[in-house]
Amino acid sequence: MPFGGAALDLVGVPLPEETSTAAKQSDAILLGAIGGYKWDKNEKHLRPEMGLLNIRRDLNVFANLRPATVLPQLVDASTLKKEVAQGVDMMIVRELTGGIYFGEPRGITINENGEEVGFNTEIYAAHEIDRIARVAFETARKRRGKLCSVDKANVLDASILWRKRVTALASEYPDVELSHMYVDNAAMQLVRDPKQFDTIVTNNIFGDILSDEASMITGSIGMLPSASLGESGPGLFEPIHGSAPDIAGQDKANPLATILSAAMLLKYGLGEEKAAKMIEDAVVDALNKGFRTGDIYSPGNKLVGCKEMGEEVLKSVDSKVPV
Ligand SMILES: NC(=O)C1=CN([C@@H]2O[C@H](COP(=O)(O)OP(=O)(O)OC[C@H]3O[C@@H](n4cnc5c(N)ncnc54)[C@H](O)[C@@H]3O)[C@@H](O)[C@H]2O)C=CC1
Ligand SMILES: CC(C)CC(=O)C(=O)O
Ligand SMILES: [Mg+2]
Repeated sequence: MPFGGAALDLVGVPLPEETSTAAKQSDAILLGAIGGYKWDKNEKHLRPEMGLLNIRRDLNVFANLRPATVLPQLVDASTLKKEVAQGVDMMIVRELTGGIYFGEPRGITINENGEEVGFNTEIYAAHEIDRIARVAFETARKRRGKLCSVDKANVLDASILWRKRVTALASEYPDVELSHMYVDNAAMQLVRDPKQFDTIVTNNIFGDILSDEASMITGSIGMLPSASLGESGPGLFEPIHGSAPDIAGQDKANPLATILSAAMLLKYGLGEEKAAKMIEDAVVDALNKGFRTGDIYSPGNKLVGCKEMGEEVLKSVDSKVPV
């Protein structure tokens, strides 16, 4: 279904009614990254990004799971030293439908001195914090039992409430070890010693930023998939990266984040764990054979474009499908 810039060009809005209806009627949604220079100067409501925020809000997919794992094949592609990067395996649980990206009031106005001022509102209701914290505790429980809540409670009121609610819920999860960290320190700790993290829970904007940072530990933003889930209804599955307009049309983009998002769709959206594993294994196969797009290339491997990488993964999936 048309969405983002493609939809703007086709019908003049980033999230057409038919796309919204089809999404709501689906079992799960695979979403291609949106955005690009062409629409950057559009009015706010006519930007591809508004379509993205609106579809997330309409589907109420408040929990965005962003796994960041350093595959052994890609240790050399990490921006960090080998000994720091290898073995990193974390899950960032980002709140996705609240906070400063959605908070009202917002806008650009003229103040009493006649000067333009831009403003946004970081706002979280207790129930929004509780529901994302529960997802994070449950996630940590299924992983290594460690949850780090990232906020800015030394400065922001919304973060003070965030920390209070997360702390209060901890008694319901005695098997999960909860810690708290300020976001500035978290940004630093991620590149100092990423293996200290198992599950991270944080708000919309901090999760957006920290997950892009974490992607470089794994080698590239072109590697990281995500799942956006609500309490009911279809989930939304998309790479964490944007539309990479700087390399558009050059057959350079790494397709693996999107392919791995399809694997997350099968696992979290449809409960098809075997099929999901098949796709994940096919990605590993392609990497084991030495295929690398430019963003994850290291000497000794075979440099391929987006198309060839996709074809290699597909070949491997085909070889695994029982006849
Ligand atoms: N979920 C979405 O659809 C998102 C959309 N955007 C939109 O995308 C557009 C571009 O935003 P940027 O800030 O440049 O972020 P971006 O994630 O598109 O690109 C950042 C950098 O990473 C590289 N990159 C991204 N994906 C890659 C891939 N698969 N393989 C290799 N390299 C890759 C790009 O070439 C660029 O140098 C904007 O319009 C932005 O609003 C940004 C983030 C998320
Ligand atoms: C429009 C933005 C909120 C998209 C983004 O950067 C993201 O979700 O990672
Ligand atoms: Mg982002």
